[in-house]
Amino acid sequence: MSDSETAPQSQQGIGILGGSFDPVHMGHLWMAESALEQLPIEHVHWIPAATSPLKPHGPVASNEQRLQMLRLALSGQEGHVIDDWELQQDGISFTRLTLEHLHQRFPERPLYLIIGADSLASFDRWRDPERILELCHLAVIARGGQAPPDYSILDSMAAPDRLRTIRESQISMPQIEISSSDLRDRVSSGRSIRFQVPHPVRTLISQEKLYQEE
Ligand SMILES: Nc1ncnc2c1ncn2[C@@H]1O[C@H](COP(=O)(O)OP(=O)(O)OP(=O)(O)O)[C@@H](O)[C@H]1O
Ligand SMILES: O=C(O)c1ccc[n+]([C@@H]2O[C@H](COP(=O)([O-])O)[C@@H](O)[C@H]2O)c1
Repeated sequence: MSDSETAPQSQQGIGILGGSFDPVHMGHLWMAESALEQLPIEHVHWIPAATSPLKPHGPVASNEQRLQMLRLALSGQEGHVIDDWELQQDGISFTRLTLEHLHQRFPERPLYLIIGADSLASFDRWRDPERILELCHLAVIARGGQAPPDYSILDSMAAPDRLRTIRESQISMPQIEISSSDLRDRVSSGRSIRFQVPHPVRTLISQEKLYQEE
């Protein structure tokens, strides 16, 4: 059973934070908490991808290790739910399929897809972006070290009123320049990742000797 099956039911919105989480870091945690605070949602569903479509080489850590890091980061934190649906499907994780699944499961509840500015910048390369915009509200977060969100990429994909709502749904948060790829580099070159990931996640990375090879 996925952790999300224990989530209470209501008509409130559901936030969706998909990612490789290889590893989960403080940037992810701040974005999910900011979304919970600013969007009309009851939970954030954290959905680790089996293989993200634009990262076909796949994650470095195993599915079980990435799930375990999420559990260590989120254990006991109200409002944050881990949903392993994409891991159970395996293969390439297309967000449209995940949203169709959540829409079937929670037909009355608005879905809010939470993404960073770098994900918005690649949105025209996602599969079925127009359908994604029909299935959910998009909520974008600026990202440290990246250009500010450029919504013009969506111009041909949805009606102007829909695009206006997406711009207005931008989540504000102090920009955090942490990325999983930089953390993997840091581990492989013996530098510190302290305070950039939750302490138990850092312990697991060290115990399992994760990310030590380039
Ligand atoms: N520091 C951050 N600030 C804002 N958004 C972020 C941040 N880190 C990740 N995100 C967003 O979280 C989502 C999942 O990110 P992902 O798990 O791929 O982590 P990542 O740090 O981008 O990984 P990598 O460096 O390996 O590409 C994406 O939409 C990404 O834009
Ligand atoms: O559906 C797509 O085509 C698609 C393309 C790129 C990324 N995504 C999703 O966006 C989330 C973040 O992806 P990434 O590559 O930054 O780890 C993750 O849930 C991916 O499955 C989805």
